[in-house]
Amino acid sequence: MRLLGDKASPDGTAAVAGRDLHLVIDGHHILDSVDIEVGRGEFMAVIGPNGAGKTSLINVLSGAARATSGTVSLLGRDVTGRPPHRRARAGLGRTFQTSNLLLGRSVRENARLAARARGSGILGNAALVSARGEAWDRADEALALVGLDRLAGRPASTLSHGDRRKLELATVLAQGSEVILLDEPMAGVNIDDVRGLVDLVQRVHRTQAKTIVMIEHHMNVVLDLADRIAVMHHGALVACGSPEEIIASETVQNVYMGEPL
Ligand SMILES: Nc1ncnc2c1ncn2[C@@H]1O[C@H](COP(=O)(O)OP(=O)(O)OP(=O)(O)O)[C@@H](O)[C@H]1O
Repeated sequence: MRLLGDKASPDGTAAVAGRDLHLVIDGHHILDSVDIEVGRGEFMAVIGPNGAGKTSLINVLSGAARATSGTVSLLGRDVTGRPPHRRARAGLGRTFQTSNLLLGRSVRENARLAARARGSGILGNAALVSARGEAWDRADEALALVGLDRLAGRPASTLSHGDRRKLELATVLAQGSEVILLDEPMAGVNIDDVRGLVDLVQRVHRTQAKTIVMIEHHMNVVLDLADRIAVMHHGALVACGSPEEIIASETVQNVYMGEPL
């Protein structure tokens, strides 16, 4: 199994990496010795059958779940013991399978709150005003990038499902995250809107120089976007390689038991 991406940075530090990750809950091995390393600027898709452990892996990488053992590093720093908000400050953003938008707040407020969440420690008044201005600029830029600037004043609750997914992406961009974990960003999106969302994620990856790790069930989406694909099964990472390698892999065919990928 190949672990290191061609796009690992010249100094050898990965954007995000998990080493020998185990997650055991009530005696169940949810993650079983997972090694994963995503190079800077790389687009990694994580696939696998329902219950394979994909979200659990993202949870451990983002800090939402604490690994039973193993380590997590982010942009060259060990963040294993750090809670999610400190990993966010260190440059890691994520979206959730179930939206965590503040539906009663406007589109703009959602982006601005996310932009300020990254925080800058203890600041004086002048620095606070300047930091707030920068955060608001980042929020406006993120909304423009995902095409929601014209809807900025509307309550998030009035957005279509596809636009809510775009706003979730904008909140992560507004945080200025270098590494973005996306948990099924196309889930529940109308088939007509999927193409636009795929194009948007691709644009974000290419123009913003982000590292993206994306859980996704739609194989056509994965093949369109991913530099590499990691395949999970029963809590283990059973294959990792280029789309061509994964499609040709007998191990992967066995995981899906003959179902078309
Ligand atoms: N907090 C928890 N307590 C107990 N079991 C859990 C917990 N979190 C996850 N699991 C179990 O771990 C396994 C992996 O779950 P996980 O959500 O990571 O899988 P997944 O690959 O993301 O699945 P899906 O594609 O259906 O979202 C499942 O059997 C799930 O029931």
